[in-house]
Amino acid sequence: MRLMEEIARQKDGDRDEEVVSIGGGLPQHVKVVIVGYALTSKKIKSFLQPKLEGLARNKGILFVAIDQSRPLSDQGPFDIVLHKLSGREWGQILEDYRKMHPEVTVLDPPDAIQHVHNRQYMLQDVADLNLSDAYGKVGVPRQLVIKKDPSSIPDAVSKAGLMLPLVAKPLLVDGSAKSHQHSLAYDQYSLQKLEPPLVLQEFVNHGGVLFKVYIVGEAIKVVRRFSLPDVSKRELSKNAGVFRFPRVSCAAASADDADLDPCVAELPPRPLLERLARELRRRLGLRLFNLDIIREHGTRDRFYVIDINYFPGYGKMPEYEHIFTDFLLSLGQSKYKKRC
Ligand SMILES: O=P(O)(O)O[C@@H]1[C@@H](OP(=O)(O)O)[C@H](OP(=O)(O)O)[C@H](O)[C@H](OP(=O)(O)O)[C@H]1OP(=O)(O)O
Ligand SMILES: Nc1ncnc2c1ncn2[C@@H]1O[C@H](COP(=O)(O)OP(=O)(O)O)[C@@H](O)[C@H]1O
Ligand SMILES: [Mg+2]
Ligand SMILES: [Mg+2]
Repeated sequence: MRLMEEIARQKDGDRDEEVVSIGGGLPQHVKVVIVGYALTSKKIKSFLQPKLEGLARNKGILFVAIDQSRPLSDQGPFDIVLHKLSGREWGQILEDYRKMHPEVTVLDPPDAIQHVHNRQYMLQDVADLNLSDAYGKVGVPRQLVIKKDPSSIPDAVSKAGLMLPLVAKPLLVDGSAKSHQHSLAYDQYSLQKLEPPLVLQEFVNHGGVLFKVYIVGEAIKVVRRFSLPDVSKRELSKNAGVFRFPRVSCAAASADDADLDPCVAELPPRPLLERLARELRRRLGLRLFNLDIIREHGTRDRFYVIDINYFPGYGKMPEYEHIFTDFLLSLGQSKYKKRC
């Protein structure tokens, strides 16, 4: 704590060549990057692990908890603000802070985050991008938004020409467990049992494996996770009803070491992901997010983005400590460059 206070005090003066003693070792000449964070206790536990904090300290990055009971401008000064908290009030506090402190990098802007918290808009940029090149094609499943009146759903579904089965997802992603409670609907009449507001999305067979594409600034990391199994035509014709399904693609369902059909397991081509990530970073205005991507079963290069998450569970991303600290440093450095 002393170290933080000392650095924060020094930040008022010229801090381009601060002398800090790290881990009790010899003083090193480093440019210290102060990262204020406002995260839930769950996120602090999964993200701010001792290994990350230790590595960060060695690279001259300090994480400082933001005290939500005090004005943000009275704290710091910060170089970077890292946040994931829900609520309009907090979003407004950050917006005001961003206006007053353009020199601080707020990761990420609240309005850009809000955009991916609504499944009606979340995938729009992927659809607009309509990415197709020699490495493959990336689209989004067809979907329909139902705001109210569940009795209107069967008609709305047939008018829109959506094919069964359908995945029903709560419209808003607000950090609650409820916003991840989805259902799989085998027949359109049972959809009346669902509670709007929701999104109905065509289920795409993908061999039971999905790819989590983590993005941290310019860096990309892909892992495999188990997902819902395919639904055959036979199964579809034999079953009716809507079935709730729990979170299938959590970390416990890592499929990286499983013995999988190579056609299903093969990661999406790197150049395709790089193009997709670059475009989405720009269009979404986000630097910290992940994409859930599936490959249509039976194809080699037909991909669908089904979900985008802001500041996901990076603690489960291999080598996240190095990737994240390098990213924070690069932000700090580009700021110094701008100043010179
Ligand atoms: O809890 P975790 O570590 O599984 O992380 C969740 C993410 O899991 P993932 O990293 O994709 O495996 C999770 O991703 P999915 O939606 O499950 O694909 C969300 O990002 C979730 O945040 P929120 O509830 O949508 O605000 C994330 O929850 P928070 O940690 O941000 O609360
Ligand atoms: N259109 C779809 N086709 C096939 N499977 C899907 C589709 N949408 C979602 N899923 C499955 O449901 C899971 C949860 O859906 P997702 O959109 O990722 O919501 P969440 O934000 O709760 O993670 C996915 O990880 C995947 O296993
Ligand atoms: Mg998901
Ligand atoms: Mg999600």
